[in-house]
Amino acid sequence: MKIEETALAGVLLLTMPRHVDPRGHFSESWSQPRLAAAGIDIAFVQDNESLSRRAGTVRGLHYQAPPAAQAKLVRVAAGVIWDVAVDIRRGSPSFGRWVGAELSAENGRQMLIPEGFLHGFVTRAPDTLVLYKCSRPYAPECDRAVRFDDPDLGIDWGIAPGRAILSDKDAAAPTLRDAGTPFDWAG
Ligand SMILES: Cc1cn([C@H]2C[C@H](O)[C@@H](COP(=O)(O)OP(=O)(O)O[C@H]3O[C@H](C)C(=O)[C@H](O)[C@H]3O)O2)c(=O)[nH]c1=O
Repeated sequence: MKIEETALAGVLLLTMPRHVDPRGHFSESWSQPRLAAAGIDIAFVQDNESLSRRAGTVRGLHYQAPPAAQAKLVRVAAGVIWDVAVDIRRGSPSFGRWVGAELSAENGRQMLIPEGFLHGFVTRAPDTLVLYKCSRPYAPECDRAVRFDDPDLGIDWGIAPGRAILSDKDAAAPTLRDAGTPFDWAG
């Protein structure tokens, strides 16, 4: 397993070994013992999948507030995304900073996003299927959103903001400045 650090401590890019043969490939897309052996010991409890029909679909920026805060492990089963995580832990040296990476069915890269971070992605291909593990179950009462084009965050999505395909919820999301954050940096 390849582990790449990012500019945000705790946000990692993981690539699992692929066994390629003339039929295609096989990969253990997730192994709790393999991750634990690498010091990544997160008990995931829920698998999510989202299918986005059109390129340019933006889902996010989302998080669940405590006591339902989620760590996530994101991968792409079909298509391509630009995956983004934003540190929103009050007092963190990287508060308000973001990292992005291209995850695709082709490159097999996964992004590990700890609690205390916003998560969002934009699809770069039609019919993109995103699969991700969550460390706590869905809690609608704790579900929060921050606008993807928040000027204070300055995220480069690679698309013109006006061309993003958004849910009504995401189109109406507040800025981080207006929404605030429930997370404090643990140091
Ligand atoms: C997240 C979630 C949603 N739902 C239901 C609620 C709605 O009826 C429907 C669509 O939900 P939503 O529009 O919030 O889905 P996305 O916009 O893809 O949200 C996700 O996108 C970003 C990228 C994330 O990281 C979050 O996991 C998640 O917020 O699924 C559930 O039943 N369980 C769930 O865990």
